[in-house]
Amino acid sequence: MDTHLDTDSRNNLTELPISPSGILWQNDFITPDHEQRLISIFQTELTWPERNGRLSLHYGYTFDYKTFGIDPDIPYKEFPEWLQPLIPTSESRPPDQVCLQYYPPGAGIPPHVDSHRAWDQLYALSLGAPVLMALKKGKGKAKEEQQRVEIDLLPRSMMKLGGEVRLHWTHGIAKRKTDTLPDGSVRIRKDRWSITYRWAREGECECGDTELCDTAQARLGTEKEKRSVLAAAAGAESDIKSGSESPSGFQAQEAAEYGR
Ligand SMILES: O=C(O)CCC(=O)C(=O)O
Ligand SMILES: [Fe+2]
Repeated sequence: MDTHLDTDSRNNLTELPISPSGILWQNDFITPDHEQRLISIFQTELTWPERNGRLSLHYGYTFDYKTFGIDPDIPYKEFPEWLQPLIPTSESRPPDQVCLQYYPPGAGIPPHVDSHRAWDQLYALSLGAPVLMALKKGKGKAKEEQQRVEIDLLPRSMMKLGGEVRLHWTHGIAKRKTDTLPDGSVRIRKDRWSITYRWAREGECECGDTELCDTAQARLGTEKEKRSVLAAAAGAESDIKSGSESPSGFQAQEAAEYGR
């Protein structure tokens, strides 16, 4: 495969001039040709889980959907050849965990904040069809205090979620077949892939956000031991119905869907 990307072309993020702050963005992280070659690898060379909805494959350390951190039982997997030229070079080291996800039309990912305890920096590369991502703040608050911003995840764009948006806003993709754009036009969802890169946190998160930070919740003693996720995994209807919140601030049903 032609992988002639120089280091600079992988380190060209600039902050979007919008609120929330902390969204760093790079259009055309790769060329359309390169994107097509990747999609063909995804479609013909990789073995995906056999089920409907969003599908995930992991490289480096494996993401543990019970703890939302690194799965200690699964050995490190080297990054495959196709992935190597897609690794951002803007951090001081390569990511510890990389997740390739396939979203068939209609699939989404529930609003969530990636675990503060486990992870520091987060990046996502979008491939295939565009999709709207919803950023939200203040879920537990009165309607007028809730904030919601949509960003269009364009194919071949690299996004870093840092600072305010990474720590204090959730991100998610609604499960639906179309997206309505700001100009009112309706865009039909098509196949999308994303590559999420996560850097393990060194030291503890000090953000203190007791609504979204699992470290802040643990210090307060309010962390509910990922109860909703465990309950959902065990199929415990009553716990699911009670809607107990997971530490990352989303509910049992959503947690079960995130953990796929
Ligand atoms: O698909 C994306 O762009 C984002 C995925 C995501 O938020 C995650 O895997 O935690
Ligand atoms: Fe995420």
